[in-house]
Amino acid sequence: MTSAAVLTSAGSGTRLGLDVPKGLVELAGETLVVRAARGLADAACLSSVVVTVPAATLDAFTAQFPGGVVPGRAVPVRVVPGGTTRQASVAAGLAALDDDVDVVLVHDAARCLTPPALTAAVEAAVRSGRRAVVPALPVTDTVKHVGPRGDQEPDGAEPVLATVDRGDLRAVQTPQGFDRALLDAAHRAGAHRGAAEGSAVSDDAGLVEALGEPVWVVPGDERALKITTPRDLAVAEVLLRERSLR
Ligand SMILES: Nc1ccn([C@@H]2O[C@H](COP(=O)(O)OP(=O)(O)OP(=O)(O)O)[C@@H](O)[C@H]2O)c(=O)n1
Ligand SMILES: C[C@](O)(CO)[C@H](O)COP(=O)(O)O
Repeated sequence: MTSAAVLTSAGSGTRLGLDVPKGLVELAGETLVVRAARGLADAACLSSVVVTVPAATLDAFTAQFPGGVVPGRAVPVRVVPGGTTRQASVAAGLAALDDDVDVVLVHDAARCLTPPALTAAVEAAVRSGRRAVVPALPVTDTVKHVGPRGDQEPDGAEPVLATVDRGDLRAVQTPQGFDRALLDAAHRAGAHRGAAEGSAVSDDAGLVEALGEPVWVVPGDERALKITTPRDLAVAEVLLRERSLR
């Protein structure tokens, strides 16, 4: 049995605001999707990677992986069309995994600077018997629960309902690791939610939680940031420069 990854890259990158899907955006001369796939390969625990991409740009993404492998690495890559939500894209990726895969890591191409050691730690935690594992960081801001914005508030202000105890909060990253049978069951049970953004889960662990199965948090890493906005891309460039100076 082996471990494999589903690398989600089927989003459009609307908030990044460029004229190509986010996975094809370059960071220091290399696309986010290739950087993310190489990071997974360098964890040295994965036998293959399934990349989910926008159907309209299947060829452009496939061309990122000449010979059907992660560039410079021997890890095989399969590029498949994703869905209209991240949840649906992951489901499409799971359907394309080889039969001998028993541990799955689900990763965002948008988190392309994730250190290989984090991927290896998540995979090892699943192999050690924890069937659903997410990396996460403590929340550092004070967090407020707000009520509905009153139409009568001309400045759009929202009323505060409560201050949440941040000591119990974690900001969750990827890769998230799962026993494959559990993740398949969770996606089957939650499939009806995946068609629309309003009902879809924002991470795979959410589907496992909905089954009532335990999910475990392990320490995340600041370098696993999600590139969402132009500012995030600029931060990623700084992180890369820092890395090359070391
Ligand atoms: N239908 C979708 C939507 C998102 N994703 C992937 O899920 C990850 C997290 O999504 P996000 O960062 O929000 O990316 P986008 O959906 O591309 O961003 P935006 O909402 O700004 O369009 C990304 O790697 C993205 O490609 C996906 O595979 N399929
Ligand atoms: C899966 C994820 O990266 C964990 O933080 C996140 O939930 C993805 O959310 P998005 O709204 O699709 O960016």
